[in-house]
Amino acid sequence: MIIPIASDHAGYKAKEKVKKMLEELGHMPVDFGTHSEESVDYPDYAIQVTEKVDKGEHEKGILVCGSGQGMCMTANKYGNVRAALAYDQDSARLTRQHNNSNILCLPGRQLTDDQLQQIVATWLETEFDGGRHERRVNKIKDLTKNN
Ligand SMILES: O=C(CO)[C@H](O)[C@H](O)[C@H](O)COP(=O)(O)O
Repeated sequence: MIIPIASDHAGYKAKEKVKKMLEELGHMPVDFGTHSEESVDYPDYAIQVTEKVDKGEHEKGILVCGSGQGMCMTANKYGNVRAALAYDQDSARLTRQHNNSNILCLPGRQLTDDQLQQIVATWLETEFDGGRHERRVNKIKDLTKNN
């Protein structure tokens, strides 16, 4: 799968590691920056990945910042996006099974390499459960139409 990925300065190091992990898992990361630890503003990088997923150009994307929170808030401004902060294997699994998340937001400053690996692999390999969860996800989507 082609997977757009971006970070701010605080997520840069983790992003570089995640890119390698994606390649090892057989995916093709497309890097939208940032390309160093020089301070930047996370929304400028979040939107580049989010627009691709929102328009349906790519099924899934990954965003990394210091805490993962700012990337997540930015991405969730887009109507077709369900961005989720994952901080361990369970949160990564559940947000695919129950929320059908299509953007993974990672707290780059808070995770070890092993945790990053587990979260990314789990999020990519876990399918949406559908059923009652589909009804709930559709209710989130309806909010974008009505507000
Ligand atoms: O976590 C973040 C936003 O949710 C960012 O990555 C930054 O780390 C955070 O805002 C702190 O920014 P700083 O300029 O590196 O102090």
